[in-house]
Amino acid sequence: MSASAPAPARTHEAAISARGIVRDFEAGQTTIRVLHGIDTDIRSGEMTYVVGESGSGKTTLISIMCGILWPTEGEVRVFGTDIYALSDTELVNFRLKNIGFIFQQYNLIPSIDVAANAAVPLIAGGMGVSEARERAKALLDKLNIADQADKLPNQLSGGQQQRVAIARALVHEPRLVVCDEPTAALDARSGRRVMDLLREVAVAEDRACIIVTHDNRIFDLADRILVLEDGRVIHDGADMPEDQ
Ligand SMILES: Nc1ncnc2c1ncn2[C@@H]1O[C@H](COP(=O)(O)OP(=O)(O)OP(=O)(O)O)[C@@H](O)[C@H]1O
Repeated sequence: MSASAPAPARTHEAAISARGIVRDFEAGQTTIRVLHGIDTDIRSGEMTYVVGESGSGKTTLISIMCGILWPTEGEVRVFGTDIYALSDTELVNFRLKNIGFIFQQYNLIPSIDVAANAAVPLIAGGMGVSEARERAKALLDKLNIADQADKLPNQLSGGQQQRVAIARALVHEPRLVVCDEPTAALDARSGRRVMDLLREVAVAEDRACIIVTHDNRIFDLADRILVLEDGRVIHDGADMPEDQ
């Protein structure tokens, strides 16, 4: 490229493109519509928060966006793949390879040690146990808990267990990381540390991170905030709206 050639434009590819997302749940004889035709893109290179009052549909929306809950209507493309057009097996494999999940409950396996817990996605993807453990330990080291690698989860503090859950979500280097209330159980300092780590590992030009949160201590760390109300997006911007 010559010195005068223009630099390539920095584009934010849509990590997730959601179109016309409707979700109904059956409740006895009636049907409740929880999402009312949501159209939104989640961009690569950004940390996107989904916020809103309890019951507004946040968990339902991110579950649909990451291939664990079928929409009643609509289409979801994750890095260009129409995920609900895949077969069940293809979708499981797509999730395993491309998506890491962090939930408020750490869901660690109590009977295996920390390194094995963090290595689960690699082993599930076919990697040999010893190589998977080594890779998991490298990430545990980055998270400052390598010295806990041989312990069982219940020998760790809540914040340490959370870091193991983060290691497990990131160990296979998924392009998309989806977190539901990742800091709710943590004190302010640990919560910000978790967010720093997520940004370091999960946000890059070809990666994206979505976080559902009520935690206003971390709102300033978002690149973009979607506010849901009664199953509709009522705000989409870099900051929280003034009235929230
Ligand atoms: N499996 C289900 N069956 C019936 N109704 C459901 C089901 N899952 C969710 N809902 C309803 O859908 C609505 C949205 O729920 P959702 O969990 O997505 O909200 P949320 O914004 O994540 O809430 P919170 O902040 O309390 O976690 C709620 O009214 C909830 O009761």
